[in-house]
Amino acid sequence: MSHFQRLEKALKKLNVTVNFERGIYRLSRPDSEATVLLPESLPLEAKAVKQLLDFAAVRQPGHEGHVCKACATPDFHPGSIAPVGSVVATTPDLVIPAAIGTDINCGIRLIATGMDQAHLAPHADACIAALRRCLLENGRNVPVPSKAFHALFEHGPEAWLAALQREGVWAGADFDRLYLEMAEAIGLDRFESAARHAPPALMPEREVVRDPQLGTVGSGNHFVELQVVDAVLDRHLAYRHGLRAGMVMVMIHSGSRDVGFYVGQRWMDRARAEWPKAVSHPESGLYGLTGPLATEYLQAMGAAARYAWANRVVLAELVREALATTAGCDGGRLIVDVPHNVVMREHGLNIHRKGATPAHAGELALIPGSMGDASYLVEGLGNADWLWSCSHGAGRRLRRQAVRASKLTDDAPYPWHCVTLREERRIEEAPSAYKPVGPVIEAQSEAGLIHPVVRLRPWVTFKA
Ligand SMILES: Nc1nc2c(ncn2[C@@H]2O[C@H](COP(=O)(O)O)[C@@H](O)[C@H]2O)c(=O)[nH]1
Ligand SMILES: [Mn+2]
Ligand SMILES: [Mn+2]
Repeated sequence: MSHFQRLEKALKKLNVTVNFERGIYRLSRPDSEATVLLPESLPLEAKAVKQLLDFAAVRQPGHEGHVCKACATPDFHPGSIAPVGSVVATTPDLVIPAAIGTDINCGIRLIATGMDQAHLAPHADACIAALRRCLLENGRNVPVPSKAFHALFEHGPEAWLAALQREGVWAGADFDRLYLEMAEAIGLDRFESAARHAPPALMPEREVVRDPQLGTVGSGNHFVELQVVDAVLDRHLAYRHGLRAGMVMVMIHSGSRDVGFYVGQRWMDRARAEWPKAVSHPESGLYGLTGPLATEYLQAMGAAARYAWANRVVLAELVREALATTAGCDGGRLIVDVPHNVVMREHGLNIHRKGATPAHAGELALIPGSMGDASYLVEGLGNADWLWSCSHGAGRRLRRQAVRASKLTDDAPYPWHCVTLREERRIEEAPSAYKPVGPVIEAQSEAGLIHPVVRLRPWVTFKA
């Protein structure tokens, strides 16, 4: 039996009909429909299909808000509640907290060091030791005065940076650059206008933030990676962004840590609690929010998202400091910082992305592969059929449990190298646990979602 026949059989049991043509799965169930962009060579799991169709079917009793469209990019695979690689558009009066999960504004930041690998290589050992200390061994020095913390939640990133300056934190940092870079990231902030400030009551209590995880990578799939520009795929765009073959780049993948978890979990619980008593609960266990509660959720989500941006800004500062002291690298330049777990107001809709990246026309996006595969800087083409999105990575092929059982490793003498304090990470995060990124990029280029700019090869990956 072919893979497609097996899938068709599994989906039939779920009452789902499937049609596959030219890399696109069209899926329908009596209560919902969705499309998935996925090349034939990559697996499609029935569990992920069910999760996506469950989201597409969310309705709020007595309310007109509804899902307008649900689709998925080639990194599609099952997630906890929402599938990874999914994009769900709802009318502006409906939000579904579970559709983006708890790592609000998990995202990826790319920095160009300006240095070539040949120049950095003699300093590599010192550089790796310094990065290991600050990223993995808790050797970071990131004081987080609570005044700055609350300024970030209530008034936004500029107030956060101003409070840091007032409190004398990071006296040596280049604050002008930090303001600019934060503004650049927030330029992507297409939150509904009410979501720009969060009243204190919506945010975590002081005890949750007493030992803040600001400036920490997070475990598992999150990473900080030194990469090298391996191939320039669009000369003009690469030149415009100051990139050339051989240049060392820093890719940071991290999210909103304990703050996002608090906000995401609290609002998923709240959405469930608000379900009308007289109506039986949906079998999927998925709940939306409407009216003032939806606005409050968006406010809290916006503040958690700003926390994630601040987290990636702090991580980038730590890396810059390590590169400057060990290799004399001055500054480094932000190329782009893209979110992949967030609700944004775009084209008059609430676009929920879980493990998917905005890819509007002319916007840069990032598609990492794995610690042993290429990553790509791409330009979005603004494809409305795919809700102005692209994949946020290659996507997992094997779940952690399955990888542990299969004992995949990266022990061979590869040109890339993983630095971690937990040996199990090498197995769980082995490149073969992920889909090959090549077909993921090709499928999206052919379908008109993205245009690749440069290909990056991994050099040293730090995983907590
Ligand atoms: N370049 C690297 N890419 C990696 C690594 N580990 C995972 N990945 C890719 O990133 C996305 C992130 O997925 P998320 O669902 O955890 O947000 C994943 O799909 C992989 O393709 C790595 O160490 N280096
Ligand atoms: Mn994350
Ligand atoms: Mn992520």
